[in-house]
Amino acid sequence: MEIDKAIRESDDRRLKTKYNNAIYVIKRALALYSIEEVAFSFNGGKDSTVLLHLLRAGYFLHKMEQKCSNGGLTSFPIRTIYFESSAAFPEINSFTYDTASSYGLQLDIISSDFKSGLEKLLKANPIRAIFLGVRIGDPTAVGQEQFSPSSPGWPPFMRVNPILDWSYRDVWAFILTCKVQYCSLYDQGYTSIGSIHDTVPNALLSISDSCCKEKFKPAYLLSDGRLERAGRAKKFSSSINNVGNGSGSVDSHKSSLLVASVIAVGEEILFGTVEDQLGPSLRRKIHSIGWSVSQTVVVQNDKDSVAEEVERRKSTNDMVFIYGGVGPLHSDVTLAGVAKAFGVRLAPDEEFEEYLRHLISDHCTGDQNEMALLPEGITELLHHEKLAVPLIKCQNVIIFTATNATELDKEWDCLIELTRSCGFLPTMVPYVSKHLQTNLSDVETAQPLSKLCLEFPDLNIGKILRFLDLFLGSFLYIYCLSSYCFIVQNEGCYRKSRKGPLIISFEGKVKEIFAVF
Ligand SMILES: Cc1cc2nc3c(=O)[nH]c(=O)nc-3n(C[C@H](O)[C@H](O)[C@H](O)COP(=O)(O)O)c2cc1C
Ligand SMILES: Nc1ncnc2c1ncn2[C@@H]1O[C@H](COP(=O)(O)OP(=O)(O)OP(=O)(O)O)[C@@H](O)[C@H]1O
Ligand SMILES: [Mg+2]
Repeated sequence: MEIDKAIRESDDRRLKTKYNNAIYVIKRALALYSIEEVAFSFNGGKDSTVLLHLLRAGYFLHKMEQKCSNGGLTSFPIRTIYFESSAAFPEINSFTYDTASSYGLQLDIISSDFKSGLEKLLKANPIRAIFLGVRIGDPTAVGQEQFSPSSPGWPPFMRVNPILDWSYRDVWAFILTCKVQYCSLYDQGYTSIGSIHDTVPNALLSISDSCCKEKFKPAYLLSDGRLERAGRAKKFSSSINNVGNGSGSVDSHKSSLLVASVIAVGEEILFGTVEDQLGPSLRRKIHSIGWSVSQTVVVQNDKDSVAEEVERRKSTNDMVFIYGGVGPLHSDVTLAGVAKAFGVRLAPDEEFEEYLRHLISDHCTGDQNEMALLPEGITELLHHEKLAVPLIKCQNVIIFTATNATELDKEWDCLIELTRSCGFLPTMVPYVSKHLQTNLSDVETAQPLSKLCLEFPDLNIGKILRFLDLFLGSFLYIYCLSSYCFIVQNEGCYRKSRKGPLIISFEGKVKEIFAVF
């Protein structure tokens, strides 16, 4: 069979591994289900085109193993279903029909939506498993395995995803190595194809030519496969601009307050055996861009502890910053904890692996593959030329890989620079502070301070957040709620010693309040 031969003759070891794994899944599925019980969901897209050829090869190899093949593949008896839509590109339709006739596919054309179409199909046929060209990174792949039962509310069948772990690059390596036909749209800059209403060529493949019509390079030249959906209109607002807890995006907060919390992972910090250099510096940095830090916690190197803390913080904060516990050691559980907090699994990220390969180079032991596992479907890599490894952002959680203050400075500066172009960490109105020094006692100070709050009728004392005995003395934060917008006033009083003067510091964002001092 020509596909099998092309792969065996290729010297692309990665492609061989991917191919062998996919063929293994197909053969197991064909051993589990009879040929009448399986179907192939084909739509002319690149992923389902790859799957078509894998299925033909897998079916042939399965037959060979059963010793009932005459040595060639004359027919392909797997029922093929195509959900046709009036919004499909004509090129997709014609490629689907032409391919079906070239390979003798029994094409069932379904005109209703996926769910009711499948309900009807399954009522009329004994289908128990459907092959799909879903890949990790597709929005619909989240939570799926190579064998995944259909979701609740859908008719019961097994979704079989033989190319789930294939990357964009793997798909094109297969198509080009095996020299199989693909839909012509992929030569016109389309990299992932939905409907005519939501798909345009990928701007990253644009060849600027001021005088003529815009031209595009072919899809296989897209260097960063993670951007394959850049030509697809987003159904949800971009996660890049969406920090926070679902209660609102940065935009809705812009005029008000953004709150972050900091999580440090590491027993050495928790037990005080190592001084935490990063925490105080990070909190100062967050504060310096006008954000408020609501909480800072230290957790042990334990996946569940990290997950619990991240889960709690991500829903009550606009952004969560986490550091420590990132690397190849058994105690490096931060990414696993973040994945668990979001209810997703860790999946290999080819691009991150590439960075690690450059970084580790000769010292490669295979561990870099473990390190390249990132939370599936929610991870964005934030690249900056000054960083050897990109920053990792999982929705509103940013993971720093820094191990000391200098590295953190660098990562932070890059993050702020990137923010200017992407806006995911907006710089807020900075805090303004005033300090008063008094020799009055605590008791004498308490009353005028309370009066001061009363004198501003539009301010309510929300809650006293913290009353801590720090090394400097007592520190009091008061959150005030204005009737117009939510502002923060940090009113701190501290002593350098029990005997010395009391320093009262007022901090906030509304300048008028400071006019009284
Ligand atoms: C054969 C087949 C089976 C599907 N099974 C499920 C399913 O079990 N659960 C589900 O939520 N969606 C299922 N879907 C829908 C897909 O997850 C997804 O919504 C669909 O491919 C549309 O993708 P798009 O929005 O990118 O066009 C299925 C689709 C097809 C074609
Ligand atoms: N209209 C459809 N009819 C039949 N199967 C479909 C349809 N839409 C999606 N599928 C199934 O879902 C899989 C994933 O769809 P997806 O759009 O991600 O991939 P693709 O269309 O093969 O490639 P591309 O990402 O380039 O569009 C397809 O490979 C196919 O198995
Ligand atoms: Mg598609």
